[in-house]
Amino acid sequence: MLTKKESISQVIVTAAQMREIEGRIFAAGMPVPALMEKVAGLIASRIQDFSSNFEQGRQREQVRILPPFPCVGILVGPGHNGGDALVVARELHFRGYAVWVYLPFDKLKELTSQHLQYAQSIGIPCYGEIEQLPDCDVLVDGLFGFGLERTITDPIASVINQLNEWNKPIISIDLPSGLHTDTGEVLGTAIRATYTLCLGLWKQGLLQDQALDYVGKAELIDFDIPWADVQAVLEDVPKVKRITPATALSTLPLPRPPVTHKYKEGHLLLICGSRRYAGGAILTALGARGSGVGMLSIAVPESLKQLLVSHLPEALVIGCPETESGAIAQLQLPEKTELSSFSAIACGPGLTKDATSIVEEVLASDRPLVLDADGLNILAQLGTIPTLQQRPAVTVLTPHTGEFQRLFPDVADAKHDRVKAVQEAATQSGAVVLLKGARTAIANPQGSVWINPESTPALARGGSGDVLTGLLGGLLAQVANKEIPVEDIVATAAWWHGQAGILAASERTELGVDAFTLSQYLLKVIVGRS
Ligand SMILES: NC(=O)C1=CN([C@@H]2O[C@H](COP(=O)(O)OP(=O)(O)OC[C@H]3O[C@@H](n4cnc5c(N)ncnc54)[C@H](O)[C@@H]3O)[C@@H](O)[C@H]2O)[C@@H](O)CC1
Ligand SMILES: Nc1ncnc2c1ncn2[C@@H]1O[C@H](COP(=O)(O)OP(=O)(O)O)[C@@H](O)[C@H]1O
Ligand SMILES: [K+]
Repeated sequence: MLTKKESISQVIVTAAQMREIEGRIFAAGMPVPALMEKVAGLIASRIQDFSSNFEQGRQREQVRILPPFPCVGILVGPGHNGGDALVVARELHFRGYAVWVYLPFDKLKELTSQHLQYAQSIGIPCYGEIEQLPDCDVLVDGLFGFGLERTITDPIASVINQLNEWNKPIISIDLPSGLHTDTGEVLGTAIRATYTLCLGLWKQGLLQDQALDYVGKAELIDFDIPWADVQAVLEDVPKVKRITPATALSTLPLPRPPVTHKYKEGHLLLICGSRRYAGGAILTALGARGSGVGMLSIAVPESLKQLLVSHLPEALVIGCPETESGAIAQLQLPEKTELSSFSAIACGPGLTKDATSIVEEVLASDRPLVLDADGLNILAQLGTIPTLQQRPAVTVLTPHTGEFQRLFPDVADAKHDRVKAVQEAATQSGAVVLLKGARTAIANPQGSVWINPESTPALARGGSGDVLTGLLGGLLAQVANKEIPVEDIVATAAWWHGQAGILAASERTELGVDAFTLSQYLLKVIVGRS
């Protein structure tokens, strides 16, 4: 059972949904100015944290990015994002900070206008020209929040570009001004934030790959939105959720029942590798090993058998007849073994496109199936995506953006709105689709989406994806008979993989996370946490 705080931290909303949720709070009697005071007070305190020394006993992570009592430049827009910024200016002023306001708009929303008037009355200097702003230690960006509705043009666009060039730390309120709240697209230009303090609920745009260069480090400022209002607004729409440690850890097949045996803990069949791509098979198998799966069988071309045995002595390695090019020509399973004897199948890494008949065979099986890499390329060539709907078991497709575009050429650009793209692909194919990227997104055919909110560019390295395929296959095999939604298992695999990358990078730098090393860090992620 998740706490309310954990539930809130999972929710991802669009601008329209956020507006509706806020609307309910105001309709219930919460005065708009009171909420602005509350929210901006929390932001001011957080900014104070950034410039104060570590205080013992504080629960929150302390991030010292500023000198004590820095000079703060506050960028104020015409709407309530600007209103928040003015309240922050006032609070920091009273707490002893030197504060300057830059406000390049004549027409302001009423509440914002009132806060401006008061800020001026207490002696906070307010300027309309960026050149008038003195040299500040930090900028607070309250130009636009989720109310930005059109492309930013000059003169504001030039000002934003200029501010970015100053290379000062920038703390954005709600989201970096200029980003589309839902897609994360840059609308003309955008503030490059060092830190984004997202208000109330996570905005979808902050979790889209194209926004990441602008978002910096992001955190949620929880201002006690009633859970009933969130539920009321999101009730009938497919949910878009952030994967959190609590949800990921809760789907792990732990603890094991005391009385069990290896086949009860899942039997995964991996089908991978070719003479040309031998390493991919090893990495996939190491990912599967990391999942803790009870029994691992690996079908590879005959010429790779010894290699695999030497790396994974615990696995049952099946050497298969091979084509002239060194791909698997035919699945030659041991006697009395059929595809239906396995709990799950993962197929694809390193196969080459010559293994077409193998992919056809696994697609015709009745087992949960993960297709990756060449498995996906062959599926795209076969043109049989529509038949996935008829498979008696779940199919999981794990494309990167290039494979995604080959598989789903008619789905709108996967670079533009990855959430929408992965939703459409899953609905169209009837498969669970995992779209790889900096913020991997997973959708089920009903349109529900999980986004992995943390990862590391250390994973942008050949072979990382193979480790994920093995890990995912192994997890699927272990929970095949349990009533856990498949997309939840897929999300757990993505989270686990990303966390292993983060942990490895923290100990070895972003250059030290080769795929083999990554596989060795899987276990460290869960030790002591589950
Ligand atoms: N009610 C409150 O006090 C609360 C305020 N919040 C803050 O309010 C923000 C949303 O406020 P608003 O709805 O007022 O929206 P914004 O402050 O994000 O911006 C809307 C204003 O910008 C103008 N605008 C939009 N696009 C423009 C463009 N391209 N060029 C020039 N002007 C443009 C609009 O005409 C409008 O005046 C949130 O992001 C958050 O910061 C909430 O987070 C918390 C509750
Ligand atoms: N910039 C990044 N930030 C976080 N994760 C990334 C980044 N780039 C790639 N990854 C992750 O690394 C993995 C790469 O997989 P893939 O593209 O299939 O590579 P390969 O086929 O070489 O194994 C995916 O899980 C992806 O999400
Ligand atoms: K902002």
